[in-house]
Amino acid sequence: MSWADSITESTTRPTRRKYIPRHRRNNNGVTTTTFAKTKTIGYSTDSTSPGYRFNGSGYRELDQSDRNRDRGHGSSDPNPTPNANPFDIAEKFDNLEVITDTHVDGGINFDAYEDIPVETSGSNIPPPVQSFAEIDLGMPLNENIKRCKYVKPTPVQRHAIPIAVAGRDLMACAQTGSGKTAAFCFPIIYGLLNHRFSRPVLSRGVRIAHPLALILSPTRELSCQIHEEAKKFSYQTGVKVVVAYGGAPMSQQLRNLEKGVDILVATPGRLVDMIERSRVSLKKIKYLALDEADRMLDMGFEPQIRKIVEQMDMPPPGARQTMLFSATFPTEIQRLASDFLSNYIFLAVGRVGSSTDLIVQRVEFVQDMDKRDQLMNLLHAERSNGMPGKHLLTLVFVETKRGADALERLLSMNGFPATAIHGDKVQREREQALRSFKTGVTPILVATDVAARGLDIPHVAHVINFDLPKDIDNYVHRIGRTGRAGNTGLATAFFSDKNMPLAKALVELMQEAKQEVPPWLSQYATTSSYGGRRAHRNGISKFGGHDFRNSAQFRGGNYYVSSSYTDAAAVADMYAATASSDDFTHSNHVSADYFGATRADSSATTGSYGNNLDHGSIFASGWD
Ligand SMILES: Nc1ncnc2c1ncn2[C@@H]1O[C@H](COP(=O)(O)OP(=O)(O)OP(=O)(O)O)[C@@H](O)[C@H]1O
Repeated sequence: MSWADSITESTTRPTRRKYIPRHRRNNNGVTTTTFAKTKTIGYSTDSTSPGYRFNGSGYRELDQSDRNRDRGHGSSDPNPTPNANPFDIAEKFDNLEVITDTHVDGGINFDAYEDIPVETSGSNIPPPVQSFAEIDLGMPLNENIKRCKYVKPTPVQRHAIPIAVAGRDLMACAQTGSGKTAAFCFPIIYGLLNHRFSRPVLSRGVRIAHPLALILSPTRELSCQIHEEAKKFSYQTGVKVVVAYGGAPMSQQLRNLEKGVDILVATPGRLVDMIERSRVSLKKIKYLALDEADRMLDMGFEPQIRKIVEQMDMPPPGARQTMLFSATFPTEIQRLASDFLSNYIFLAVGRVGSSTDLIVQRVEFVQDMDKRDQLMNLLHAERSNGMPGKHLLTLVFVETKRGADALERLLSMNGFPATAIHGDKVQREREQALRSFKTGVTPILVATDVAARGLDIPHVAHVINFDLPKDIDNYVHRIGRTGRAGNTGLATAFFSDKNMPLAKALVELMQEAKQEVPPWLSQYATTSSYGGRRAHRNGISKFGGHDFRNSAQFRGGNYYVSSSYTDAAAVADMYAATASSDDFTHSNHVSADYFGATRADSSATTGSYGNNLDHGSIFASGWD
């Protein structure tokens, strides 16, 4: 019997603890207060302010018809608020207690951005910029950048935005939490301001949506997050953003599409469904962005993406602009991805697939049977060493869905309020789990790989790999849920005999991120022949950190490689200026679902290391 099976079902939940956002804490020691709901936070959200739209020679004030387009359209909310302001997040923190803590936000580490190598390759590469003003994205977008309190572009934005604004195809790789979402959203919105907005086409009584831009992401919750971000960035521009994902009623999503859509954010399965029902046409697509692009082109998923990109009515490479983004980009996937691109520029900020120095990585040797005790020890030690009133979030990754439920129960029974998210939970439960975690009601989230990629949850201070993934790239994405946007984070991994195959890749990753590698792990690495997926894919023990076109068979083309280093002082300024703003930059609407993969093998229930894996990868049979 696995430990997961040995845990009793009955659980008494401890009293709910509440998380207090930074902007509602006062700075004088630790106090507890209850706040009434406020309408707006931080800066003017005046819905009567005019807004602007590009009309060919400059920006004009939005008229009523433009504004009507902004009225709640595109929201997954079945009853969207008219003229909803995406920057108004007051409700997110309703009824929270305020626990003040002067030290909670002190973890910003500017030094981590010094000397980060940047590699660009391709022909005629537009130079990077130092500021948003240098790119001149236009008044409406600049206003929204200010509202987000983005003072300076992050390193990936400094390089990627000028490339994309110049109309070039791009394959970009940058570390987790480094601002890739804005790096592809800003150029798309900027480009759309110069186009006529899209109207649905009526055919045999049915309205067919014709989006101008398509952003694909692998999971429902990530699509929702990108949708919320894109709505903020396009606020009062007239650009309309709609989301479509599986697991939610299609009827409401279709109604939103019928009202007009410029940017469609979608998961692939739902999109294919809508195209096949002739409710969406990709004929007018000018911009295509794939977030988590390596996952989208991973084994099992590639055919779906090829179907959307190559076999529907989407314009071919060259006639559309294509941007691929991820923190990891194995060579094989780069090769596949190049089919979708035309004369593209490759950009790597930091080594491809590297983890950020902002995350302190620890690896402990723990046999499977001892993991529960070790987790308890860790959490107890954290609680007793922690500062009073410090309510930071902890994300615990496990391998199986059953293991996630069992661990949630164990933690709750032992006085650690926890919730779990995995592919066997229905949408409402997953949505509730994420909300409860984000708001700090349950500051521990036990998750399978459904939560490994892309999710931008503020205040995740610790990621614990209770079960390590089999793939080093997954490890990079998992630990990347902490240490985001200049904040530091901690990642602890429990390494057991089973994880031998990962040892080599793990040691290389840790060394590259200047982490302390335990001698026993180095020992394992030298005896292990297999270095994890990345080394395996590349056929070399050193991580592939480059444009695959620079390999021997591609050399001699008309592209070149240049390297530069980011201006650490500029980046430090940026984060200093935005240090207190991240409550404005996150989506409140994160709901959970995961593509069919997570349910494909859900009938197996063999415990922590059984078959009920939840990694939505090669076992996938379908998409959301
Ligand atoms: N220029 C900026 N200034 C300040 N904060 C920024 C800036 N750009 C992005 N951010 C913030 O940084 C955080 C991380 O951004 P984002 O989620 O886009 O990262 P990512 O690179 O896509 O991460 P992942 O690889 O995990 O998907 C977000 O909270 C975002 O609002």
